[in-house]
Amino acid sequence: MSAVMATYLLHDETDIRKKAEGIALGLTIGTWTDLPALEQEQLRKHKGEVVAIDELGESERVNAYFGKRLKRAIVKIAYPTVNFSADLPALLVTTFGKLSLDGEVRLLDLEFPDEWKRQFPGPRFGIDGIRDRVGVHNRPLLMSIFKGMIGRDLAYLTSELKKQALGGVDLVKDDEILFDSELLPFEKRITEGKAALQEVYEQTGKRTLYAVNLTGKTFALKDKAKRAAELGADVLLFNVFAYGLDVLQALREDEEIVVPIMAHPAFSGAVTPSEFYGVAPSLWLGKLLRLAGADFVLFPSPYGSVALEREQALGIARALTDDQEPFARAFPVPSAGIHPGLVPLIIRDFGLDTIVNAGGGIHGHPDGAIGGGRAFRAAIDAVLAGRPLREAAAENEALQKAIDRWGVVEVEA
Ligand SMILES: CSCCC(=O)C(=O)COP(=O)(O)O
Ligand SMILES: [Mg+2]
Repeated sequence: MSAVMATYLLHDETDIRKKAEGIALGLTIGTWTDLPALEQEQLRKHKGEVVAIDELGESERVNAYFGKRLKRAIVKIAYPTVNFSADLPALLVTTFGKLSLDGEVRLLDLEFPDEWKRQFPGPRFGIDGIRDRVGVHNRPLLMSIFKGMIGRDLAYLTSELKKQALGGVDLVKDDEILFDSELLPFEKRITEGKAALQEVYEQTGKRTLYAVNLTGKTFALKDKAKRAAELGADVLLFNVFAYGLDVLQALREDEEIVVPIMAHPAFSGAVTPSEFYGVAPSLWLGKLLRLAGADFVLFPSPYGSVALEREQALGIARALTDDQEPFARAFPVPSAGIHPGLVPLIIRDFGLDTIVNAGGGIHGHPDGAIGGGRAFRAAIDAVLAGRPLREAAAENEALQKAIDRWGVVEVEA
């Protein structure tokens, strides 16, 4: 029988097996033991099954009403795929719809049968396709985030874009809080942004891509994205969790929108952080975003201002790049609070197939965005050459200034 396997962490004061059986039946056929044998036979292939229960003992957590310590367990339940259509809303409602409201239960993972998974697109470009587009194959990519654009005009945007590109970054992305305005209309950001980047290319020979924020009402997104594709947009930034995973998938699957999609984690903090509730980051920001078709995924790094635990951040990156999956690999982009002194840690933890991404760490450089980009590129080169950043900084003024400003975290070779 083809089934999706869901893994949950349960905290409950009652019998965990009883609770698990209640979930498996409640989210599939409702009742079982009371059914006549004939009906049991007819419904057997639809019945959810508790496949494993791993009791973890009592938690520190106490029931709010009765003051009793809660039991903890990891529970695996198999849901027959015959019960739901092959789309993400149906998957989520089956495995964690009403259940997400039913006490202290956290969805840790979903495992899919191969033939079911193959009904999803995965990234159109993935790491290899993006590397081809930027023409960089031998190092982590460097991305800069536009900061301070609200209230500015196109002349300011293009001049800031050029500075970031002159610093040597591979990509520049809109900040996720930049929406269309009279001063900065979507289409003009694409066309004038492209022209500015073309000028830098002619001057330096370095290509930089621009990820424009695709925003607006859900049902207008596809037309807007098609227009972006016609205008030659390099990348679409997308606040996927404000819209829904299925909207991302719809954009990915449209053959008139052949543009890489960069998923931003805005709003995912409403779902992932609790130890007791919500969805594990490796599933929410990793496996499901890749399944739905994101080419890049931003997520909080373990080091910065809005940090995720290291193991959780690594779990997201593994889910995006695991080569056992039948999908292209998506680029992990650990973000927030990144500065050049963290590059050794980023490369140690995430390897070469990652994107070093910074806003304040680029624009806050004493020499501005040009200095910021140069400092990051020098830091990446130093790590790849096996050199400590402090040593490389002695020959690179931009890196030295960055280290003086933010410090450095060297790691063992
Ligand atoms: C929490 S991951 C997204 C990071 C982000 O959107 C951002 O603007 C980071 O900016 P920073 O100045 O911290 O590099
Ligand atoms: Mg941002």
